[in-house]
Amino acid sequence: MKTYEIWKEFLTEQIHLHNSNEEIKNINRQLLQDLEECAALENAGEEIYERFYKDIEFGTGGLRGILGAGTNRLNIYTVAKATQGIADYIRAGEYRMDSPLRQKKNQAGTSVAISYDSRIYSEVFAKIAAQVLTANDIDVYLYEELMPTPALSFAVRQMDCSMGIMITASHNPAKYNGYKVYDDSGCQVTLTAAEKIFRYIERLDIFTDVKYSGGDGILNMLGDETVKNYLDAVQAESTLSSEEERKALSRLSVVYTPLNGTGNKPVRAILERIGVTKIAVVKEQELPDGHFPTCPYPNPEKREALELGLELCGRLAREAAASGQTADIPDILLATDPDCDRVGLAVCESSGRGEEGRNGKAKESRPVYRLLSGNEVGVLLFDFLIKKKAETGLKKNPCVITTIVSTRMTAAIAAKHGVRMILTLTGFKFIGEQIAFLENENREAEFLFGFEESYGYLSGTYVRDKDAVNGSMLICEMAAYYKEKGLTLADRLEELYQEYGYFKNHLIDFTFEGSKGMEIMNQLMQRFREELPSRLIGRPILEVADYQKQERYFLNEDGQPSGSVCINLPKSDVIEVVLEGGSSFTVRPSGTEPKIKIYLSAKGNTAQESEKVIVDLTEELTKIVHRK
Ligand SMILES: O=P(O)(O)OC[C@H]1O[C@H](O)[C@H](O)[C@@H](O)[C@@H]1O
Repeated sequence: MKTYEIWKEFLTEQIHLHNSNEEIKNINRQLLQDLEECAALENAGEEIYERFYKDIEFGTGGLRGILGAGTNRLNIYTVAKATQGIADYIRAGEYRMDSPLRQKKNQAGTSVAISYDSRIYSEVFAKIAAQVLTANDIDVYLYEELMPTPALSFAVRQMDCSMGIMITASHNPAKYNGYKVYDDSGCQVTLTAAEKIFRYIERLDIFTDVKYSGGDGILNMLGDETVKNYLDAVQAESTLSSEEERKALSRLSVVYTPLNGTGNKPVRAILERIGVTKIAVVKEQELPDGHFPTCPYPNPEKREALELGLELCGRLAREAAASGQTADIPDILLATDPDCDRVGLAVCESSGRGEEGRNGKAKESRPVYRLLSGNEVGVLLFDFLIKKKAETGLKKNPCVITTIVSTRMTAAIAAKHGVRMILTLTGFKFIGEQIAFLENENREAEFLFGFEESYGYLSGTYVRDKDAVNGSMLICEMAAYYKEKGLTLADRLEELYQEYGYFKNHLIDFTFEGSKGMEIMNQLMQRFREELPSRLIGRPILEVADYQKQERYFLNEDGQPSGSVCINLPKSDVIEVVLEGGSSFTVRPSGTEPKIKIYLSAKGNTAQESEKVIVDLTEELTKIVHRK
């Protein structure tokens, strides 16, 4: 309650300051109003507690929180305080010690690149961050307009910056915003750096310890040239090797939605560059809008996010069929999230063009679009890149990097083609970090592909975070390549399943908001650690990996321990359970949303067999979660 009063007093003072600008005054008015409204609520005590019981924390993707007044909320003050912490961390030279790069950059001074997405207050937060940094004698490179997360990673590398900041809450709902922090390799800071930065931030007083003016830092704007360089770097990863392949792209029909985020310009630009000419954009979701009016949860993992895109596909397909222009029926739908690091995909399974399907039967006449999961797109792209880059000799000693919660099918494909596989904890930052380790050994050219199940893909080392501009380009090239062979991406996926087995994955998640939610999630993790039955879906549990203890335990069929091995990854609150037959599930609290996530994985000889395991596991695990 005390902190609440201090905030109210401070905000009131700020509103009456003579020299502050109108925009900031207005923001202060809104924050004050927010606090007053909160005090008028029936559950005021609880609301106020939620806002002030802790400082907003660093999770999987930096700071992420609900917009509003309070220390546990995202607002100009929590952003400024975080930035002051980062400035102190930089000025103490810590960023050099924590850099994953062995060959330290020889920078003349210190500098930070900043970008922001279309979210509410993103631009304001970016400017505040720039102001605090320059006040602390740190130069800033700020994009002139909103730009995707991968473009920020690119700017850090291109401008030789000490660090980077991206203002975004990625795919979270509109009420959220966030703050991703990058190291000098262009990768999101990993555990040690994140912890240290948090300590630098924690010791500051939010109102008295932040510098807003008086420093020598220079504010530089990043414009067309940097954007062009970024797009050149993306395009350098194109798989096109002949004029025919380029022509094939002009025959591909694409529907695209940037979901009111940052993707609109760069994704369209890259598709145009590689030769995609038939591209229809979902009008309602074309322009940046942080309220996401047609899509409250702009996450391409969710079907609702693709709904308008699917509607447009259906409409264009019907119009094309009716006018006899069946070549214009959309082949694929792409959807990028607000900061354009994730891309979702739906493919036309049966186009209504009246052609025969692969099995010789005539395809349905109504166009049907199928949503592919992040794992499915990941294995398709991995297989495609092997074909285009590894098998052609363009990539020597290739390596793929993926995470412990992503599909096990990657291992099967990698083994068959002699591709080295590196497994990391959840989060693309760990994939980016591995690329830096390759770079330290002058082996970054070996990096073929990195992906995670949460719709993140990257080929190329020009950035160190997932890149939906790169992903969109590769998906189009792959779709056009198979289209010329008479296959849809769904057909190609089926071929892969037939070759490697039906690996099916499914994610179930359970939301628990606020401080109480945190407690429940801790209890649930405890339950999965200590109270699992010896059998699930009628199969004995044969392995339990506790990543917090960095140990994998083996059990015999009677549930008795039969040995263990160490897990060679940093500690993490993750439990993985493997059943007889190889099906498994992994439980962890999300680091970006108030959720427990359970990743299910099954491998069967037929799609039905795997799907049954997924359905049965979903049912049993849901019961365990809901058990009182
Ligand atoms: O499961 P979470 O901790 O919420 O993280 C899910 C994903 O969130 C963001 O998109 C990160 O950039 C990813 O690297 C991460 O995998």
